[in-house]
Amino acid sequence: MTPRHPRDGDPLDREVDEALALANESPPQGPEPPGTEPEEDWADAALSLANDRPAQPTRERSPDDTDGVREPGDTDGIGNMGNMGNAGDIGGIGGIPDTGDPARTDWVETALDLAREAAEEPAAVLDAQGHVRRRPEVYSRGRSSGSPMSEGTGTKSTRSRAPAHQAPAPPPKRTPGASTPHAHPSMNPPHRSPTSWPDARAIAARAAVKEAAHAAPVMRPLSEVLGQVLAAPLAALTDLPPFDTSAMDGWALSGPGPWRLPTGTKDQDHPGILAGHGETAPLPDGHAVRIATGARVPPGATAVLRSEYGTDAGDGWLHASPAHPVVLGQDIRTRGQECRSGDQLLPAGTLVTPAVLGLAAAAGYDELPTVRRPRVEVLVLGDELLTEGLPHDGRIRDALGPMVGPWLRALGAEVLGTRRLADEADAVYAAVAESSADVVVTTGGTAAGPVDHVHPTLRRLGAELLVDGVAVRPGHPMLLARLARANRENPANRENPGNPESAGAPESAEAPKTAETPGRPSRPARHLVGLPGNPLAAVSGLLTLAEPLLRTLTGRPAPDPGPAPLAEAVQGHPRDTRLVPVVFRQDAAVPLRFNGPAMLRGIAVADGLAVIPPGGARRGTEVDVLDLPWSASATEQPGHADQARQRTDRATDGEDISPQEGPA
Ligand SMILES: Nc1nc2c(c(=O)[nH]1)N[C@H]1C(S)=C(S)[C@@H](COP(=O)(O)OP(=O)(O)OC[C@H]3O[C@@H](n4cnc5c(N)ncnc54)[C@H](O)[C@@H]3O)O[C@H]1N2
Ligand code: MOO
Repeated sequence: MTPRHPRDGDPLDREVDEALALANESPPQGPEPPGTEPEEDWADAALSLANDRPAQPTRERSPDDTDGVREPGDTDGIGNMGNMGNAGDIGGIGGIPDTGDPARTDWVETALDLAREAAEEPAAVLDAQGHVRRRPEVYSRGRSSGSPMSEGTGTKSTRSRAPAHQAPAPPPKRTPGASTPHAHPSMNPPHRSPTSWPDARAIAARAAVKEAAHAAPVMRPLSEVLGQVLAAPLAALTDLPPFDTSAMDGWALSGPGPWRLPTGTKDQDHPGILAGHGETAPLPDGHAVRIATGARVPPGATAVLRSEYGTDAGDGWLHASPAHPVVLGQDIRTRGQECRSGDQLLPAGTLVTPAVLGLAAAAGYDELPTVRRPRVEVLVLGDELLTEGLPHDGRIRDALGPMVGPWLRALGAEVLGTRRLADEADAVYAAVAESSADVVVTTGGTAAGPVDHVHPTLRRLGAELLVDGVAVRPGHPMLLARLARANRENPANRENPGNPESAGAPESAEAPKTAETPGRPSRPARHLVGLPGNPLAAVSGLLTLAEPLLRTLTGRPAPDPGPAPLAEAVQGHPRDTRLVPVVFRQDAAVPLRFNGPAMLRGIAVADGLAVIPPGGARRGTEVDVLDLPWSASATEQPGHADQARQRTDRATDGEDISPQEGPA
């Protein structure tokens, strides 16, 4: 559903995005298109444009290179691109050789896109530190000599390179909503000014505080509460151990030795006291009796002698080995050593791990009070999506349907289901309006394209947009909205009559409103998280908005991302935070290369997402690394990266996890 209409975003954003994508995406696989150079050159050329540094051409181009095939270096091609504003159509015009390789075409398009933007607008450049500089001169549409990606000879025909000493220009002022008007009547209004990434997370964490407070705890059997959160402190229902027990197989002793063994039976035939039996007869002073680990120690016993430290000579007497003199109380676990009945073992808010289940059982629990899991419904938007088989006819596999539900479950949600919806306004509207979920998570359709129905739906529902775009890459169109809970009985909750977009809405669709009725107790709201369609952008939305929102609703403690030094420099966005998949190696975070917005290859092997501040981060800079919900550290409290590092060292040995490439 990416718009096929003139771009309306900030040109600086577009150029920087593309440059970053190029810097980090993999070289495309597949056959070389005719007349092209090795793929590194394409990236280099495009990056040169973005960074305003000369590319390293791999072959000389003569000024009269008129082979008619537009190549990434052909500036004349740029002049022939037809509708320069129509980025969506660019791949289909201008004589790009059809290689049959979509990846390759992408690269061509992107490089040309950069060149086109440079030609059209006062573009920005990144300096070596990743800071933005306004480029004083830009590509012309005219033909240049030499490698068009390099500094050529023409005055206006080549990109001039900003001198290294040039002071960075102040970032361009952004007026909310002041971008170029949309050319297509069906397109959505532009995003308001994006929320900063830290603010977006804070807003998401606070958004459902009231709903969380309203949710009553649920008692559930131990077998059903793994991964949930304790709604109340766990107090011991018993002493632990509940009675004095033997810590070893051996003999229970009373007083100093030697000790008389039970008479009438040979000691080796005497089973002694076994675990799982009630109280036994008192042990008189100077006597010993065989005892098993975990068995209840008889009254009067003063120590336990391990079987390997004592000798039964067969004469009815037990002797301790001289090397192991008996100490009072040895190898007896006394009652209440671990806790007394009523002691608080764990606070409310503890994540129920397997170990917590074990402790709760030991402490006498059959069921636990847990925070009610928020019910989440996933709505996957996009007519282009296939649920099986290989991509064909411009359609691609739905990567988010299989991913988002399990991801949300790992964050503690109860996922009611994942529905795939057609790109139809009414279908999206009805699905959101009628959902009984506490949180609706949509994928795709967040942008301003003609079939991007999330914003219009929210307007029809009178939703309150808490976050409408975040200054983060990838994922900037993500959003968070508050919706009133669907109330079929209340006609006042019908669609907003003043909203022209409500016209034509299905009669049956209830339209909850967020406005609270005076004098009535407010009902808990629902929330909608709109994840962008690009798969890594959706992951960014999961970690930026869904995780904090669900953390509040599930009562989980805030994760402690903790810093890790970057193994390599990472290029930054000039204004926005970047989230970059990383693996831990030798305690450092190694950025992964496949981190483009449409790529999952990096995140699939990642230990976490490094938070790269605007402007980028040098090698060795300590950056926060967000845990993934299934990482070992994420299930511990407070979670942290040490385990993840160790786990990754094991898990990635021998695997091809290419570190990020490209300039930083
Ligand atoms: N004019 C502008 N266009 C776009 C902007 C912008 O700022 N101005 N931002 C771009 C960015 S960044 C993103 S991210 C996307 C977000 O768009 P949507 O949320 O509306 O997502 P779609 O257009 O539906 O899809 C985008 C992309 O992702 C693919 N996709 C969608 N769903 C899935 C899925 N379930 N599995 C796999 N792939 C999916 C879809 O085919 C598109 O390729 O908007 C940009 N446009
Ligand atoms: O840059 Mo978009 O937000 O692909 O992710």
